[in-house]
Amino acid sequence: MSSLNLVEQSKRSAAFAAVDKHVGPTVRVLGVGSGSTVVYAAERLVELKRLNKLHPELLCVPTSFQSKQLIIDAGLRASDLDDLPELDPGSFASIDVTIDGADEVDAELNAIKGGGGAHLREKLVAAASKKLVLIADYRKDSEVLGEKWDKGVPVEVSPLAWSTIKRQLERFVPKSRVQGMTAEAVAAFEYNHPIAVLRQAVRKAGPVVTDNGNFILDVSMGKIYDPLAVEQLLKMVPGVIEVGIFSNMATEAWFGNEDGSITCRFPRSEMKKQD
Ligand SMILES: O=C[C@H](O)[C@H](O)[C@H](O)COP(=O)(O)O
Repeated sequence: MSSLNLVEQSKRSAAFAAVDKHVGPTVRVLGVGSGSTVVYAAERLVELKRLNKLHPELLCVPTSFQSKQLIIDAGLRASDLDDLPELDPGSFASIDVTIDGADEVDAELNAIKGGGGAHLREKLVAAASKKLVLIADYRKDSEVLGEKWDKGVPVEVSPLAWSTIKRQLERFVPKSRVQGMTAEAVAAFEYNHPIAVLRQAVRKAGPVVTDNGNFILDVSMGKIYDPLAVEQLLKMVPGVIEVGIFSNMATEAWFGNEDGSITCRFPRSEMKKQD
């Protein structure tokens, strides 16, 4: 019997299934996400490499310091986002597929990411990928963002003015105070008064400093009914570098379930189109 607990086992099953489906000998460039679930994806890549089932010149694009170490420890080749050519002429994409974790995933596969502070590079890599495949355990499978993840939306901000940005995020966003806010945006999230908390480091006094030298504000706003509107709203605040809402980016999500089974989900609207 496995020594892993249920949650870890479900992360591992989801990661293995997603890697097996998406990373074969024809995949030349792979985006490697960050976090504890991606560790299992790296474990599977090591196994596939041993079995000669990977492209002989596979390039892996890291999304954080941690992710780069995973790639190196797996004996794979790390590459920079800027070193990659376009995959197909005229296409924006330079990465075949990216496999990444998530803090919460809704019915449309919009996601909250950045629980580990890596969302800036993760979003850059996701935006350069043909496919973004999310892997997660059952605790992160939601109908609406904010239903299960209660630590707020991670927002990477410039340390130059973090407290001003914090006040703006708390005051700018409140529905009643935003002039010209559309009815759709007013209905985009639950709380009237979001709260932004500067993320503190553990075993070091002071704030978390990201791989990019910035701070993180975790912005709690309850349930997020319109992720795209909220993402855009937060991003408008000067000094906000990246928002941990990934709207309309993921193409597929794999969840390990409590009973040991695995669920693969696609955006609900895509499923309806195929009906
Ligand atoms: O910043 C961290 C990343 O967005 C992670 O992918 C996300 O927090 C999920 O991490 P974990 O797999 O550890 O739950």
